[in-house]
Amino acid sequence: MLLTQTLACETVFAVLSGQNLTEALSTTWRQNPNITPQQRGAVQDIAYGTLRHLGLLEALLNTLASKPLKELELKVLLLTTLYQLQFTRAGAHAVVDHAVNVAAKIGQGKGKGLVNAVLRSFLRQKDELVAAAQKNERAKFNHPKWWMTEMKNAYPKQWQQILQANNQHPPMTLRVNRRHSNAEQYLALLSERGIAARRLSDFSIQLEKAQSVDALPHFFDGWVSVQDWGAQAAAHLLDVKDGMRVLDACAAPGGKSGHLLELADIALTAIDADSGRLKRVDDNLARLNLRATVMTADASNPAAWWDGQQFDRILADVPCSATGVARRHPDIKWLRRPEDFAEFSRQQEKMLDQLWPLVASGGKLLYATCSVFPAENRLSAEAFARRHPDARREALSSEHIPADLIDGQLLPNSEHDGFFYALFTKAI
Ligand SMILES: C[S@@+](CC[C@H](N)C(=O)[O-])C[C@H]1O[C@@H](n2cnc3c(N)ncnc32)[C@H](O)[C@@H]1O
Repeated sequence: MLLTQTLACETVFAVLSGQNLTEALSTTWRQNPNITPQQRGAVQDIAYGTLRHLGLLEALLNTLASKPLKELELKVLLLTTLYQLQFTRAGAHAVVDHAVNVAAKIGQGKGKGLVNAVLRSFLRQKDELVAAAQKNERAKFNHPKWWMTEMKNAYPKQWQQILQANNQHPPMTLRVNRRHSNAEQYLALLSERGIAARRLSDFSIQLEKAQSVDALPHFFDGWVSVQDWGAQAAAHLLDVKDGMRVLDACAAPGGKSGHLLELADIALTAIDADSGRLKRVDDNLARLNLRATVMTADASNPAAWWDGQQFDRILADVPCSATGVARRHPDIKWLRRPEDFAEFSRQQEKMLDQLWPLVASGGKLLYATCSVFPAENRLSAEAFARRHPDARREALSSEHIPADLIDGQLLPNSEHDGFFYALFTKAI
């Protein structure tokens, strides 16, 4: 337990100093190659959990400490320990003793008494303190104030549901490869292995509990892929047919490239600006036994790589704020800044404008984000339509996608993450 608590502290410290959680965890794993899978799981749980509930934990700490803590290390130690005391079954006394021992090593041990006092005081009046803290919206919903204000303005009826969904553990969803089976047949295979799951659509299954992919029948033969149901909508909406030329303009790690290739025999070009991430497209397609032309390229500069032949379909799954998948990356809630949105919109606008000439007459471009902020989604799509009179925005429909897709926006809930889609057809 000592090691896992220490590593979790280091990871959360890195995030609160500005690093994203995925990178912070990679550093932790690289520097500690000998930890067991159980220890890894425990570090992940504390790091994710602390960031998921950071608003509440900070409010508790503010009440318990008589003055704001200057040492970030000490603050992180208390936040991660409060997380364990409030949300896990770890033995309270062992957790507190360890925190006090760690405090002895921070800043010449000056905070040791404070850590001891704060944690024991929390244990004495836990329920009252949590109830009082939750009167504050930041603590109750665990999001920064500016994010909550945006959600209230954009979704006056659903904002609470969105924020609450962001604080849940994400569902694990499978996309069934229709070249091998369908949801019903694959559910039978899961059931034989004692894995509880339910059907979301003809080719989509939600597992009751997250599983290692090693446990999934025929996973390594490409029968299923792990992909959120909301993300699965992209390939269905693009409506690819045999023989089409298709561009996946922001392809890595290849979730949607694989899906497009499962749906029809297409000539797919999959590009991404990040060559490291692009390697994962190759790995994914190899597992699915599917082929594409995969290359490192900048979607906002086709002049550097395009051969001049237009595409029937383009998927522009652009870089975005990822605010629709905050429950998978709880660090996003605390690392994003309101000013980031203007930069994402500018980048997306440039990419869409540069890609549009590559669409053949009568062809389609799907603009996709995993964001719930209208600045990137609805407003960007409307601005794109105004700039391109030859682009007709299509109604979105498919029997395979979540029924709550409204005006292109999916809000996160127990079945899927938050996504936005806008489909444009080029005039003939
Ligand atoms: C949302 S992710 C794509 C996810 C992918 N479509 C999937 O389903 O697995 C966005 C991707 O855009 C890539 N990207 C960012 N800027 C780019 C650019 N200028 N040209 C091409 N790809 C870019 C990022 O490297 C990242 O992999």
